[in-house]
Amino acid sequence: MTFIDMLRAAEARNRSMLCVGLDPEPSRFPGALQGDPCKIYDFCAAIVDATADLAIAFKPQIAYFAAHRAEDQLEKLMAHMRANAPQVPVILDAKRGDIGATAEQYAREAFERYDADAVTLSPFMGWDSVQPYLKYEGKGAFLLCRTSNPGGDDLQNQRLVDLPGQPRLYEHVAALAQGPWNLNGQLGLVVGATYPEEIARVRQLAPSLPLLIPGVGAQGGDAVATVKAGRTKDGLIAVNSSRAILYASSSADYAQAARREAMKTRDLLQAARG
Ligand SMILES: O=C(O)c1cc(=O)[nH]c(=O)n1[C@@H]1O[C@H](COP(=O)(O)O)[C@@H](O)[C@H]1O
Repeated sequence: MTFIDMLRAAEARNRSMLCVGLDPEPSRFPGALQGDPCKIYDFCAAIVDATADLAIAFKPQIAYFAAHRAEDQLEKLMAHMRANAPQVPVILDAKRGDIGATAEQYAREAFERYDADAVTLSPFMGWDSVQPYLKYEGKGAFLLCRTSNPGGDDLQNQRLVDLPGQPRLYEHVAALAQGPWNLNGQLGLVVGATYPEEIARVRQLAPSLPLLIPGVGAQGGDAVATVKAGRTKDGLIAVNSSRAILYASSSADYAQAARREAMKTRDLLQAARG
């Protein structure tokens, strides 16, 4: 089963377009876990168990593990997700981007060490920096396109005056990913929920690519506008929320509170489909 098949199956099974983001920050952990980086696995595994029937995908952010020397806990968490939520694909959020030889090592890290189903990539270094990931049959790769942060404007919104029609940089990335770069049919794009108009534009340029859409919840993105702009008959979306779910409660009931928040967001997204 390819990554995109897995996404489609998880969307149908869990009736969900919600991607649960796993960005564990020990200082925000509840009760007895508070401040303890050794509890990253325990915290995340409880969130996974509480939301596995509500999610189209999980998205662990690698920096939150690496910063605490907790890569071993990320490996354990990946194995936990495989064993306990095999129906939910895992997107490793690593935002890698480097020359081909180094990208081969990053691809190996994502797909062999961590056994992720997909990875996030920066396309800034061009085609040869993306290609090594495509050699892994069936694995997905989401290219940053129009990111959720205000500074995304600085480069992504600039026009490329040497190209016909003078597209903006993010439009060019979308066209490349839909067309010549998509050799294995497993590319997707990252577009922020904070910019629904740009989601609609990306959809025009990339009608069939899956979109990873972070920015609802803590960043205040518009969930309803996101679905209306991004979900089409052929185009899947995975709308990510991390902090709003993970830290819905700072007490011992955090996993139940995360479940309630995930269900609320899942239902809001589903209702917007009409
Ligand atoms: O690639 C990403 O996941 C990403 C792209 C983007 O444009 N904006 C963005 O916030 N993200 C990630 O999505 C998550 C958002 O977290 P919350 O704002 O807590 O929901 C973080 O892990 C970010 O690193």
